[in-house]
Amino acid sequence: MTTLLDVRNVSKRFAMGGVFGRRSVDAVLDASFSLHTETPEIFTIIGESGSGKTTLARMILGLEDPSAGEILFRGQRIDRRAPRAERLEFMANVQPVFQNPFEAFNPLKQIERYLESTARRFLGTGDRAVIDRAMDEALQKVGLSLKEVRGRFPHEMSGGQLQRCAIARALIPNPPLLITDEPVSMVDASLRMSIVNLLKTLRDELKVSVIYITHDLATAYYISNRLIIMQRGRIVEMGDARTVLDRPEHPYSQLLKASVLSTDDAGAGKLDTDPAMAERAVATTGQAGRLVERDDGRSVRVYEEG
Ligand SMILES: Nc1ncnc2c1ncn2[C@@H]1O[C@H](COP(=O)(O)OP(=O)(O)OP(=O)(O)O)[C@@H](O)[C@H]1O
Repeated sequence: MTTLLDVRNVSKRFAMGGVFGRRSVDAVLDASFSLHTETPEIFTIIGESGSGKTTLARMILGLEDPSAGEILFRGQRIDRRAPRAERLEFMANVQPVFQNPFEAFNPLKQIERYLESTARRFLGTGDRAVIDRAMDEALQKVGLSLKEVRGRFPHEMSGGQLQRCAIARALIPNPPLLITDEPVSMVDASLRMSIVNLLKTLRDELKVSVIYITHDLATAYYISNRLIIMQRGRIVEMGDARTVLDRPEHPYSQLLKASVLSTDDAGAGKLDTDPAMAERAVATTGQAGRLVERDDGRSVRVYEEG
């Protein structure tokens, strides 16, 4: 199998504070996983706020350098300081979709201007007809068309439609990999599933791999092939999404699953998570341990012989 993306023992430490009282934050600690070209998949990164998801994504996008380890895309090290042509080629292959489509688009600029500048940049042409065709094709892939979008400003669209436009923009260079950071959390609940289903279609029909960053276990369960669960910078559990989420093994994964509010529990007034479970999860925070592979293919971080 050919490796599309190889994250090898990657860590990121941020220095904080001034000359006095210098502190550091280990946003990501020794993360490793890989995606393969032949098996496009939705690979999910789950974790609570501050667990290091966005930092990991930013390193994969080449926006942040790892403090240790390396990330390879198609065997080439991702390098922020690579020559411009190399950077552009990488950027065409690994495209981001951010959380808030209303922030991604300037309210005073027509949406098609964004699509147009992306097309000009990555297709290397100023030919109107070619650009229009590329924009329309990308919009069709997300269930829209250039006719529907032409002349419209961001506020004239719903959050769901605008997120579709952001995804269309990302698809213009035909990337094999999309990095989507909480792509549905700012979209109205009623429109969320249509975006989630769109990611599925991109995987199944266009063979695009998607790194899906979320703290929503329900959508993760629904669309992911594999996932990693991160706790304070460390991967604590990794494997097939259903295997892990049906029976999470790490205390933090168990706590995440138990914290999902079910209507049955809410109806019965049971809104607290089991304090013993929360205590077990807290006890593992910040501990190194080691990842151990289980018979069912998942890896779990253990702290004693496991
Ligand atoms: N540029 C930075 N400088 C200093 N610390 C940072 C920086 N970026 C992230 N951090 C810290 O690294 C840790 C991980 O942050 P990160 O944003 O990656 O987490 P996250 O899981 O994506 O959280 P969220 O879901 O809230 O976006 C946090 O403690 C954060 O404060």
